[in-house]
Amino acid sequence: MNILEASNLNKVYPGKVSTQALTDIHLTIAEGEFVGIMGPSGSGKTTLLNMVSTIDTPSSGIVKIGGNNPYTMKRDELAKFRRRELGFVFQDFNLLDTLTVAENIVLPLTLDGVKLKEMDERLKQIADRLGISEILKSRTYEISGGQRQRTAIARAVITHPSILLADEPTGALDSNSSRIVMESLESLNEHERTTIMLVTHDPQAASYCHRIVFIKDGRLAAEIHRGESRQTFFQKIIDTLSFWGGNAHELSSIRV
Ligand SMILES: Nc1ncnc2c1ncn2[C@@H]1O[C@H](COP(=O)(O)OP(=O)(O)OP(=O)(O)O)[C@@H](O)[C@H]1O
Repeated sequence: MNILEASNLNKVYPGKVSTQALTDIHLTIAEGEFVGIMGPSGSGKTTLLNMVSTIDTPSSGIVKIGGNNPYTMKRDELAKFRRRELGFVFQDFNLLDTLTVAENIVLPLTLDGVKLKEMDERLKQIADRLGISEILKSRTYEISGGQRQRTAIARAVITHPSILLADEPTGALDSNSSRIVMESLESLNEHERTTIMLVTHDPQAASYCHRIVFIKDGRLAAEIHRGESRQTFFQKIIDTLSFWGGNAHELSSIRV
């Protein structure tokens, strides 16, 4: 089953000089897939993520998540849909400093009126999976960047969303913390079948994905799939990215 279906997606930012940020994007993500989006600065990655996350509206085209078109929903319905079906992770964690790690993680469940016992069960399960059980009582300023990001990931998935949307989740982390965060996402994908869409500049982080879609000038330009070895995939990502520094015609010679 496809969790995400985006078809004929176009986005034009109006202005004195209008910008065509996305052109005729077709992208599907199946249930349980872990998909990376890469491309040069300004290529349209965030715009695409914003269309999928319903933060911004496409100029034309259709986005369906779990078969539902969020752009036809009324405001209240859309707010509920986003809270239940979409999980968000950002570069800068967005945690509340006045709350403990545990309180941050269960926050979306308190908004939905979930019973205390079920909240505790879900909290324990997700904290175990992400390796943060020992820090549940800590405040967010007492823990490391990698632990903060894992807390943010736990909060994003505790509602069991249809898709987890991650925008540069390792952008503020050192390489060791990045690795731990990516291993956590990989573990969620493998063991909980969490569907993930990850926007990243970082080839090392991207190498944890199953498939990477490259965008250039607002168009889908290439797609590569991971085989058995993450190291080989990493090299394939570097090779693909290295073409992007050259002229557009060089892209046509990428065989992936
Ligand atoms: N709100 C906006 N108004 C006008 N133009 C915009 C807006 N947001 C993005 N753009 C333009 O749309 C294009 C795509 O931008 P976008 O932020 O999606 O790229 P990106 O690939 O995410 O870049 P980066 O890697 O630097 O974050 C760029 O030309 C950008 O200048």
